[in-house]
Amino acid sequence: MTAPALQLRDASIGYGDVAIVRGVDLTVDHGEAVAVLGSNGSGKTTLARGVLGLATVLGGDVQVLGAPVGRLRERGRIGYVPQRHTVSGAVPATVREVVGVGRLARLGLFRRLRAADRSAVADAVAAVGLGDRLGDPVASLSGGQQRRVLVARALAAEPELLIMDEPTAGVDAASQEALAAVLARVSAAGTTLVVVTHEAGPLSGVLTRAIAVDHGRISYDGPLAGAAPDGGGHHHPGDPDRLEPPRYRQDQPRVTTDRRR
Ligand SMILES: Nc1ncnc2c1ncn2[C@@H]1O[C@H](COP(=O)(O)OP(=O)(O)OP(=O)(O)O)[C@@H](O)[C@H]1O
Repeated sequence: MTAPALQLRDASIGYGDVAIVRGVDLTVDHGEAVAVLGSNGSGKTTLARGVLGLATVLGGDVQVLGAPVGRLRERGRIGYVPQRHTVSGAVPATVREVVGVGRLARLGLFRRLRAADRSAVADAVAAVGLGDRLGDPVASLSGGQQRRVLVARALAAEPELLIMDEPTAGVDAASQEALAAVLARVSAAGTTLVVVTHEAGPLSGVLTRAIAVDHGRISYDGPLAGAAPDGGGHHHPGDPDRLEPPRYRQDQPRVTTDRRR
C-alpha cells in the first residue's frame, strides 16, 4: 500500500524548544487538494515548514511521501512556494533561469539541463501564463507575475507534493486566475496540493478539503465548502488582514484528526 503524502501523528513543531503547533494528527492522501486555513499567527506556516524540514519537529512523528521528515532522498518530489517572496532583482536572472533552477532540484546538483529539461522549464512557464516572458529579467515582472515564476519554479521539478504558502496574497486578479487554472491542471494530473492561505476564495474551485489551524491545533478538518461560507473565512470589519477561523462543525463526514484543542 502506498504511504499517504503526509502523515502527522501527535506532531509538535516549532522553533528552538518552543512548540507552536501542538499535538497534530493529520493524514493527507495522494492527490488531495487541501487548504490550510487560520488567522494570523495561528501556526499555518510553521506546520508547512515542519513538513518541509524548515521548522523543528519537537515531538510525535511527521512522515512525508513515506519517509521521516528531512529524510526523503529525492528532494525534487516536494515542491515549495514560500510565503511573501518575490524573486529578488539583485541578480539579473531571466524567467528561464529562475525556473531552470527548479528543474535542477529534480536532477540533483551539478547536472546540466538537457533538451527534455529545457522543454519542461518552458512548459512550466507556459502553464503559469508567462510563456511570452521566458527571456525577460524577472525584475521586470509585476509582483503577481513573480509569484507565478516561483510557482513555475516549483512545477518545473514535477513534484508529487506541492506546498504553497499564501500563493494568492497580494497577487493581481489575472495572476490569481492563472494560478487557479494551473493548480487545477496539476491537481487533475495527480499532484497533491497543500495550500496555506488566509483566503481560499480564489482557489475554491481547486481545493476541496480544509484544515483550520487555531492556536497551533487543528480545529476543523473537512470539506472546504463547510469551513466558512466563502470557503476561507470572514473579514473582521475594520481589519482587512484578520480573518475569523472557519466555523467548527461536528457533522462533517471526513474527519481524520482527533481535534484536541
Ligand atoms: N522563525 C521563528 N522563530 C520563532 N518563532 C517563530 C518563527 N516563525 C514564526 N514564529 C512564531 O510562530 C507563531 C506562528 O507563526 P506562523 O508563521 O506559523 O503563523 P501563520 O498562521 O502562518 O501566520 P501568518 O498568516 O501571519 O503568516 C507566531 O507566534 C510567530 O511569532
